[in-house]
Amino acid sequence: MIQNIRKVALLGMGTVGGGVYKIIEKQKNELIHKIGAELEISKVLVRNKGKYANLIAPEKLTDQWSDIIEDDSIEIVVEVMGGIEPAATYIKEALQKGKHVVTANKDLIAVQGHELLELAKTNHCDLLFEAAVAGGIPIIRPLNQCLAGNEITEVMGIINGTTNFILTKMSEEGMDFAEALQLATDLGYAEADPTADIEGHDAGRKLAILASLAFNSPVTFQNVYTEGISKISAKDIRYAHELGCEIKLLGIAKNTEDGIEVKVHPTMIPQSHPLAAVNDSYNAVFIHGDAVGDAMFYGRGAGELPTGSAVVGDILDVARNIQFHCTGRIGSSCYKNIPIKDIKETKSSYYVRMKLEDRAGTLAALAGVFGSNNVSISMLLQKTKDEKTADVVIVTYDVLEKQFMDSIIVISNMSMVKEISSIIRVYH
Ligand SMILES: NC(=O)C1=CN([C@@H]2O[C@H](COP(=O)(O)OP(=O)(O)OC[C@H]3O[C@@H](n4cnc5c(N)ncnc54)[C@H](OP(=O)(O)O)[C@@H]3O)[C@@H](O)[C@H]2O)C=CC1
Ligand SMILES: N[C@@H](CC=O)C(=O)O
Ligand code: NA
Repeated sequence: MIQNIRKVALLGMGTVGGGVYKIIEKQKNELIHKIGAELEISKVLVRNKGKYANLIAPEKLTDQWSDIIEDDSIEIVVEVMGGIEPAATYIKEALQKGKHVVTANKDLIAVQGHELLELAKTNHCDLLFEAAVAGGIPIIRPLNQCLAGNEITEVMGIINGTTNFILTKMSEEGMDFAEALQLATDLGYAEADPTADIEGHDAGRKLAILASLAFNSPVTFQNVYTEGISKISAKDIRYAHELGCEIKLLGIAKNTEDGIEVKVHPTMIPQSHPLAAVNDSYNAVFIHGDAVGDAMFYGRGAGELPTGSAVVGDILDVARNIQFHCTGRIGSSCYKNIPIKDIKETKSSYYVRMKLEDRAGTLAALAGVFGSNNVSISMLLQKTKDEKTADVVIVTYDVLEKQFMDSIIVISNMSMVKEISSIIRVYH
């Protein structure tokens, strides 16, 4: 007779919820050996029950939160609905009633994570969110546990599968942006509103979570500079290849002696760098710690089963903690309060593509403006476009954002400059 049955409520049965359901069903006979108990999904909360009638037994399916919060036999609530509300309210009520929570909701954790973790600890509950960052890749547990003995100074990588998929299709197959986005959406990678992916906001939320855990200091989504990929053109991808680079949407967090830098933006990466080969929905996260040195985590950052894998891993962790009476061990690890640097105070190398009047003195005038702002040019490419104008690409050495942008303001007002077509930071 099975003595231990851990009852789970699943909030949401979409891409991720469906993956969780499939994995638990498939692992049914293994779980008793893995966690010393049986796992039962006893309730599934959705908005539109009709949509799931042929997927979930009617007695499990509900559109009423009260069916879950008032059921004391349910010990673990798995939130995979998305959005801030009602997810935040449901999670708080669950924790206050002593129910443990697993979530994939980076929108919520990126703005209320510290408060929710403190609430979980007060109620001796687990609040786990491995799936919230980099999907199926274990990165939260390594930061919270495996690498806790390190002073981590940098976390950077590709942490959005949708945009990585789009850039890969554009770069390798010449696919246009809209077609690649539609494909990513059909594959279940994109957020409910794909603008979050495209404009870098999803990666920004994940980077805020990573930076908070890595540097033990609160970083919220509002602190992160975000720039998306909607302005990246096929021409930029072509010029990047000529420069021996790939264009990727990178999240970069650094703990420097004068504060934390957190920024998400399209980046030109040398094709020799491991991140240049991270394609499709794959993610990769680099960590630098004083003891471990460089470590890289790689895997699928989005999708039904890869994300479901991370959620189920958390559920099994909670089930073990319940079994061995050690829940609520890990609250918020943000015991510092490090200042966040403004993007203007950060340094980068810049690729800038301009359309110029093709006449004598133009390049000298440009070089003069950069020189007067101490912006040193490392490379210049000129592609004649027609008899009057030319495409000119300039790559700078590392320089303060403020110095570079001051130059761009002057250049954009010069008569021989017809257009500043794109600016992309370059990672060395
Ligand atoms: N897709 C991915 O690859 C990844 C997603 N995530 C995160 O996982 C979460 C879920 O994403 P995903 O599965 O793609 O989203 P989907 O849109 O595919 O699914 C959302 C599910 O939640 C249900 N739902 C939404 N709002 C409510 C509500 N107010 N009450 C009850 N049910 C509700 C929906 O029900 P109905 O259909 O009836 O409206 C649907 O079943 C999000 O936080 C997302 O950011 C994290 C990592 C990867
Ligand atoms: N939309 C997200 C889903 C996983 O977090 C992404 O594309 O990475
Ligand atoms: Na993860």
